[in-house]
Amino acid sequence: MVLGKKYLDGSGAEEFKWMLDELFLLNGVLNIGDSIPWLDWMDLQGYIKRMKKLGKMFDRFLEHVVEEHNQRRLHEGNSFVAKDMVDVLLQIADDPNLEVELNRESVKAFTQDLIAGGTESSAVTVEWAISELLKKPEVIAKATEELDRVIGRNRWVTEKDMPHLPYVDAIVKETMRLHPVAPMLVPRLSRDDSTVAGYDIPAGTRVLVSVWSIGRDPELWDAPEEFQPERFLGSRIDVKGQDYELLPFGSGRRMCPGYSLGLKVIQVSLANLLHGFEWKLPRGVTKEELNMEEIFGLSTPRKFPLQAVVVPKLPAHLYTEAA
Ligand code: HEM
Repeated sequence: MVLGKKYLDGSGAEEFKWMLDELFLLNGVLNIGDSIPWLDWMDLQGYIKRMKKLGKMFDRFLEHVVEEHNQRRLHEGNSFVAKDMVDVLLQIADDPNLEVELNRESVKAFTQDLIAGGTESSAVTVEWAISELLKKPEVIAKATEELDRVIGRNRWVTEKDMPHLPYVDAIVKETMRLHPVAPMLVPRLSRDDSTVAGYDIPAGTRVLVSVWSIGRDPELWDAPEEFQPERFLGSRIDVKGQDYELLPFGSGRRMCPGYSLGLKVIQVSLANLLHGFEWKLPRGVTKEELNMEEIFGLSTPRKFPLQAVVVPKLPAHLYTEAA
């Protein structure tokens, strides 16, 4: 959707995955020099050096992307039709009457935002969902019952089916409660002096909202550490930024602009992974042994990638058609 084609295969894809992981990690770390400015020049943790290296790598990739897109526009002249987000951004950048100018750097920055926001987030959430389910076979059984009843075993799940799959929807919400992709949201700066829950917050304070802690707060949730999708069945709580107990996409003006797309991608991918395959842990690993440690950065992926065994359970032709 963003770039219009697959830019990276093989080792390039590995490197790109590394770049995204590094981007998320470095965006979430606490850099000592930010809090104690006179120590900044020493770059004690080495984060600034890593960020500069990463910035150069991303820029090389994005320059290549923008260049290719510009070439197509030049080549196709008046018959050019925008096919992807980079095309659209470059077209907008051409407009001389924009209130806020969009230059090449901004196009590259937006593109990086869209790639980062649109890939890691959904993948991390689906990986956590499957991890939680592998620890709770009874939840997989309930989801399977719902999918068999509503979809049947002769087709894949589509976006239109989602309103009829409340249990799968509850699994997604429960996963986002325990494993919000952005545990501290994006930092805010308070505009005015204010008081929140008895704490004075002067104007200009950098404010972090820990949705990770809110999602596990025993005052808000019964058995907060337990993975229980049932808590969302018949509940009014949603992920759209209105219910402050559950804010996986943030809230307000800077809420995730991709939430509707991201939510659909997660719901439909998870539903199909559960519908199309039986899921098991590798031989010799018990559900109690499955490691659930997370890396705490701008996002919270699994510390150790999930390893699982899948067995297809739908008619064989559906898999070849899907491919
Ligand atoms: C699937 C799951 C996704 C999750 C859980 C997620 C989560 C978030 C969160 C928590 C924020 C910060 C909101 C705040 O601080 O209030 C955010 C911002 C953002 N997201 Fe997402 N996101 C997802 C998908 C996407 C997709 C698909 C895109 C784009 C295609 C996207 C693009 C962005 C952008 C550009 C921002 C920055 C917005 C700003 O600062 O104004 N996200 N996202």
